[in-house]
Amino acid sequence: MLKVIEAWGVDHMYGYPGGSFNSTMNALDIEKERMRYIQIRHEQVGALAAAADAKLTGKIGVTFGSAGPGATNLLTGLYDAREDHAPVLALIGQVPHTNMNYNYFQEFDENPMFADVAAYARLVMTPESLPYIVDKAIREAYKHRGVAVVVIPNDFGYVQIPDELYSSVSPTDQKDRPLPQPTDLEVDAVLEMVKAAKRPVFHVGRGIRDNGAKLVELSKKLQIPITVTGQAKGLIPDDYEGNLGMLNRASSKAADEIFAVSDLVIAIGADFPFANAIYRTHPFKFVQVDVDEAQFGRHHYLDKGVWSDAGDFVDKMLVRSTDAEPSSFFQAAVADMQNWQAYLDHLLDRETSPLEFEQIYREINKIANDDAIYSIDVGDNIINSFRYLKLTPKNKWVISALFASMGSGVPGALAAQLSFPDRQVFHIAGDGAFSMVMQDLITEKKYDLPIINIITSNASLNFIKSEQDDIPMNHSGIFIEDQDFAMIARGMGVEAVTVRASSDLPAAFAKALEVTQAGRPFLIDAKITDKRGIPVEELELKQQDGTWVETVNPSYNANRALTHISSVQEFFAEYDGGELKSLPEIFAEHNVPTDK
Ligand SMILES: CC(=O)OP(=O)(O)O
Repeated sequence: MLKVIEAWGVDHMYGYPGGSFNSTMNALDIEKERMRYIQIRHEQVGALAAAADAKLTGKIGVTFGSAGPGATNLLTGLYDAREDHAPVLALIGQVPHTNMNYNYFQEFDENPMFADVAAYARLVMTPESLPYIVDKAIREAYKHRGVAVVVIPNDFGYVQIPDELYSSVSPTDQKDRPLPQPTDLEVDAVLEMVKAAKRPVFHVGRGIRDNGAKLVELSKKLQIPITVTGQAKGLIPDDYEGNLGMLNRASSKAADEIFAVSDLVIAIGADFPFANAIYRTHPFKFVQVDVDEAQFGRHHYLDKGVWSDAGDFVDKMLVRSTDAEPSSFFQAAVADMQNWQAYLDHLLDRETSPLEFEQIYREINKIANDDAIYSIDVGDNIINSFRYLKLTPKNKWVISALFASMGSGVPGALAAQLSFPDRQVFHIAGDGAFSMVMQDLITEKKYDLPIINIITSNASLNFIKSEQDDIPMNHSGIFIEDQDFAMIARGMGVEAVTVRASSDLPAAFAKALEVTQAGRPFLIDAKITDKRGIPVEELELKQQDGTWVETVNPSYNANRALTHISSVQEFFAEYDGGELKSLPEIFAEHNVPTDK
């Protein structure tokens, strides 16, 4: 079985031993020169790390757990893999087959539990079939870009079977999966819709893969601004003027505003989890380009569906289109983004004591190598990283995007550093998320993984606090005890500092560089305030008497006893955004026609 897994190019797997997995532990010891066993301290971390391996490399990640709790602990990570379409193989221990179905210690019928999360889940019935079943499981995980589970009765791992390498080579292994192609007719129809539109916008997902440069060319050629889903962050260079960034809560002001006034949205390879809330409330025409024919119509009713690979669609659009006239709408979108970027830069440039979160990003951007990898845990750090991390297609980053599992940051960083040992790895997590997996800081130490861990610690589940503010309701259950994470790290043998003011950051990051360049992990416990970043999703744009009017969502005021916000200018000022301009102002400056 291990030789089959090795033949698929896997060189490490994550897990924690248990009695029912000892035969495979024995095999791992025999194979230790070729297969590195990474001893994590909780199976959830192993499963999340395997998922992160797959997200970062495109290759299958492998994890294991023993029978009973070892198996159930894997589930969160396996769901994370399924939701983010990451191929993962989970090996599950089972009691010896002679004890199965007797309610033996730690025994339970494991397959039903995995039936939902796994595209393929099998109990091995004979020792001889084990290599084949594992090979088949890997094929199924790749085919479905999901989870495959193989349950192995412990005694089978001690049986001698013929010592012949199970052949993993098949005609499909070296080929890319054929992808659906757009037709000339489909592309011409989309180009007609673009011509008829006044305010077209691209919404692009990770389906664009490495075709970001081509999309930039198309955006310039057709004068269409680009908005992206979270997972496409970095695939289009952040410094392209027409890249407005993300929609919704994690968004830039420009992306939310421009999307809100669009009359044609062309979604390309975009699996947008908030579509039902965000898309459906806007009355635009909608083109969806997707490789998955089952996704059409999920986001919005379709004016045009194009079953196609994203890159091939962009290629054909480039070939069959002519240059559009310079567009005042496009220029206004660019100006809106520049105004937003200037606001972010202004916040980055301040010095703060007590520390606020922006200055941490300023320091990261300063010391990060241009091919650094980021593992970002769930919470405010996702919004802040999307807004403040400067990324290019050379960088890599990993999050628990759709399952949004708190505690994915440490496992993501382990995966990043193990899969890319020569690259700089940052791990950014809130205190709530980190404390769910912090035992595995010791795994960074055990394997000398030089990860820069940054814990943004404010004794608050701040992402949820903002949600409670917006509902509105009293704060409930969101304040957590402050902890001395630097001391905890030192207790695990990881060097660490605590930072309380922005003036402490340069020295802390210099120390982080010194320690990690010497091959050891480092932790910065950054005690930040519970300040909220500007919630631009509270802005609303409406057509009124032939012009655009921008207001703040009335429910924004509901939880405020004293400071009622009555205008967008007051709203901007509340977040130190005195220089921010409303979209109607920017439209006026660029003479954007206001008619529908
Ligand atoms: C989930 C959550 O609220 O995390 P954070 O405090 O890091 O925003």
